[in-house]
Amino acid sequence: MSHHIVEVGDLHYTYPDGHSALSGVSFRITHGETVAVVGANGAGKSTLLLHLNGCLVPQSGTVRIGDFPLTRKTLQHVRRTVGMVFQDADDQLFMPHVYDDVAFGPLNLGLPPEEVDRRVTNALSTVGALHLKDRPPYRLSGGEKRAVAIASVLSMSPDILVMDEPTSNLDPKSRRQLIELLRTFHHTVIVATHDLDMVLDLCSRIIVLHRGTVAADGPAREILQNDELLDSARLERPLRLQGCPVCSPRESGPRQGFTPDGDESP
Ligand SMILES: Nc1ncnc2c1ncn2[C@@H]1O[C@H](COP(=O)(O)OP(=O)(O)OP(=O)(O)O)[C@@H](O)[C@H]1O
Repeated sequence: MSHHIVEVGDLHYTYPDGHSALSGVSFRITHGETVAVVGANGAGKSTLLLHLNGCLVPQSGTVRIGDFPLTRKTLQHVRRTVGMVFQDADDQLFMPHVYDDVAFGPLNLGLPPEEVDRRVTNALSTVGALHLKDRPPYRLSGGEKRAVAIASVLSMSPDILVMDEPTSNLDPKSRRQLIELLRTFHHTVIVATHDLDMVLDLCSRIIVLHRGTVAADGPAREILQNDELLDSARLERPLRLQGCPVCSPRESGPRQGFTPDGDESP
């Protein structure tokens, strides 16, 4: 499944005002991995994620999505492969009604109306937001907007799901539902987050960004117990690894999904 590989090589990015946000980031994510990108505020997580679906194009270095290097020419293909949930749901929702926002992508793919309707209904049901379908997105609460933004990506059936702070603004039940949903997604998932308890639940691997560089890249459990590393990246152990007597017994562990090929994911 090389077409689901995400490969970033020596990626640099400097914003137009001269601020350097990424200074030589490299990693390779294979099909079916669930990877967290963590780091302090301003570490470069969003800037990195914006490169993964071509919202930003490399100034220096490479981004490869499956068989294609990301260039202006391959943008359309990359955006069809990578579904991106933005940090701010308002960046994603622009239609007069929720239904139209979730239908927008499938309609653009040229799918027949019945298939579009099926996808919209499925995606909204999956995030528990079907009851919002006739509401204007700008009148929704922050959590409702986020659920709809996620549905608008799921309706495209992406092979690679990239999410920037997916649990922010979600109430505990919606957060739990999202984690359960992501555990059943059998392709590649990349999440940038400060929610390290979610990481512990969901991700087998963590990439730690620090001031635009990769400070660590390895198994989630190892990284989440490395206090020195966490401290240097301004992070803290998730509550469940702090010896919390209330939450420790509920510990479950990262997603153990199966790829469509039947291989167990790492
Ligand atoms: N449009 C911009 N113009 C100039 N600098 C920017 C811009 N967007 C981000 N930056 C800077 O780039 C750096 C990386 O920002 P980025 O948003 O990628 O960090 P982050 O890790 O996602 O942070 P957070 O956890 O706060 O969301 C920061 O120092 C930020 O100030």
